[in-house]
Amino acid sequence: MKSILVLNLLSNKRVQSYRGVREEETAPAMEKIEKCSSLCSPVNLNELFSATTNNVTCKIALGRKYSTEDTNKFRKLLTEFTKLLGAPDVGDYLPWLAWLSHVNGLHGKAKKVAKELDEFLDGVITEHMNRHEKHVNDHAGTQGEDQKDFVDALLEIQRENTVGFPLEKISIKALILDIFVAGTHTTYAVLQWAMTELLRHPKVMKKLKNEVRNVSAENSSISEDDLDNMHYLKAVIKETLRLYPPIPLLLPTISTKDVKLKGYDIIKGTRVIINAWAIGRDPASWENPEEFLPDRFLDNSIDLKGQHFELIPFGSGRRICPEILFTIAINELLLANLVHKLDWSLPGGAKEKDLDMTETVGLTIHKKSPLIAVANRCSF
Ligand code: HEM
Repeated sequence: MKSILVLNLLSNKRVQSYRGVREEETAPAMEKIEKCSSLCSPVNLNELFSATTNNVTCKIALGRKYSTEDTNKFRKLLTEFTKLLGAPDVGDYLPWLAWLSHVNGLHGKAKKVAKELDEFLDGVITEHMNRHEKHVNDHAGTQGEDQKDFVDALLEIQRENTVGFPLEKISIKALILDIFVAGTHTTYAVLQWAMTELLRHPKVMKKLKNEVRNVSAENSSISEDDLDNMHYLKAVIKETLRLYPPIPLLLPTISTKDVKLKGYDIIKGTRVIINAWAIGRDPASWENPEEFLPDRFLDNSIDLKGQHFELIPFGSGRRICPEILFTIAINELLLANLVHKLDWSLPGGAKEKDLDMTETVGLTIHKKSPLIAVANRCSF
């Protein structure tokens, strides 16, 4: 299944080809902010980040954006779904207490969300099948690679049985959902925490603004070409991922054989949970681990590719996230554009220390209260 995803949606070539989508979707986000700024009204950055990352994923996976009403409904369902994925089901640990999830409402909620997501995904698949049929009936030949989105690619695999096993409709739905759950909430969590920490640390914000403005002083917006030279921006994103790995407990794995690890015996079949959050804050690896200090990444070679075990927000080894480049590109592009021509402050004269840092619970961790900030066009 992972190889289907990687080959059809997430290959390096494909990720490059999504550059246009990333830049296209950054523009309306910036227009929205400019509008709020001209009306002197604060911006709900949660809403903006969530909508933008969702729109990018919709375009690359489903081929188009949906109406605001449909998108909002889908985003709400995804939020519920990720909350449920991270909710502890006591029966997983104490099987004799599994009945508890029937009475505490967990199963009922899961069933309702699953049904609604299923209906939405059914609609998406039917729409793609109808479009393909029309294409064939119009004798327009096969769709070009660049016209195909992820769902088209999956339906083609299903029709032509190119993976050596039948790809059932239910698997196609699971793969589409996988992309949204894996990609949207994680990506927007990084943006949300990065902006929160920048607002709490004016000196870091200033240093980042100086870098972005120096690299691209002449242009009206930042393009992906500009990002290569923004080393401090990359450090800000790494530091955000160190303190706030969007999936703090990574994904559970099960050992396939008996292993001895640092003196511990892990027997075959043990469910292993890796706490990337605690690893990122371990005083044995990090100086002042609780502090937001992007400069720590300026002269070291620690990267995010799973080779440095003190920083593994994307996991490591065979199961590492296949989409590091894609997600970093969206994060860098949006963050750089946010500080390129705009100065940010908290509404109503609130101070940095007033920011509520409470976290949500769930598979991905977000800031519980929305991040609201005021943007002012800078005067240079
Ligand atoms: C900041 C953003 C992201 C973070 C922190 C993140 C993190 C992770 C982690 C921790 C895993 C599991 C690794 C393991 O088991 O050790 C994972 C897997 C995965 N991620 Fe990401 N991810 C992000 C963005 C994305 C995006 C944007 C996509 C796709 C559009 C994506 C697609 C996937 C997929 C398909 C897998 C499953 C791989 C498998 O089946 O083994 N991720 N990700």
